[in-house]
Amino acid sequence: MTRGRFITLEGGEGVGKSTQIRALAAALAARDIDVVTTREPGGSGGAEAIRTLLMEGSDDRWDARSEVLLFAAARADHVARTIRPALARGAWVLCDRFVDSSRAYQGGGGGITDADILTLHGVGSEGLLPDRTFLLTVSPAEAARRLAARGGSDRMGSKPADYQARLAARFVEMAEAEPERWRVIDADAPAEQVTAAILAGLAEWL
Ligand SMILES: Nc1ncnc2c1ncn2[C@@H]1O[C@H](COP(=O)(O)OP(=O)(O)OP(=O)(O)O)[C@@H](O)[C@H]1O
Ligand SMILES: Cc1cn([C@H]2C[C@H](O)[C@@H](COP(=O)(O)O)O2)c(=O)[nH]c1=O
Repeated sequence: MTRGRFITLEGGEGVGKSTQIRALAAALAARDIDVVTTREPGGSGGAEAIRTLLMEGSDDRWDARSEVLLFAAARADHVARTIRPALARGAWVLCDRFVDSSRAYQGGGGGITDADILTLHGVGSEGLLPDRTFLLTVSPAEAARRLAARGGSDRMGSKPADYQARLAARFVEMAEAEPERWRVIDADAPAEQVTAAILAGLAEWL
């Protein structure tokens, strides 16, 4: 069976994931590749409805256990209705965040174990993992500048500084633990350079 490629972009808030997904989609489409762009939480009807529950309200609206279940439920719908059908027809799926965000935020930040998050992912999404994951990193000063430019943080971005520090560290740990899948990209660079670095990380399939 033909199967496309499943590519995810990860990192903290405002590091440039959406900007890069748009640029990558254009670069791949120019190579006549069938591209689907999507995001989490969201990317399907049910998952977008859950996104509203997750993104609105105060930072303590949900405790870590309720939150990780909502993210897993949204992901299950997204995988079943958007991602798997696209991969099955041979499309490349570019996804802004995936299960690694749960591992970093609800795991590193919220204290849910990695084993529990991966068990939920097994039940909800049959353990689907990306073929390649790019971790976009920016310096704290540049992150603050970009967040200010776009008008501030969402509910998750309003979590305390120690939560943010733990989730950032977890992203780096995951990238180091699985170097075949992950590529770490210096996203402080101008957007065009970041796009070129990501495309270089896909060169084996282009
Ligand atoms: N390489 C770059 N250099 C300078 N500014 C950038 C760069 N990439 C993105 N930006 C700007 O930074 C801001 C955040 O970018 P973007 O929305 O792509 O980030 P994001 O990672 O998708 O954010 P979030 O996940 O929190 O929604 C935007 O104003 C965007 O124009
Ligand atoms: C998938 C996923 C996301 N989050 C958090 C990370 C961000 O703060 C928001 C999503 O906002 P974005 O602007 O669309 O990137 O949700 C999370 O905590 N856990 C997850 O699994």
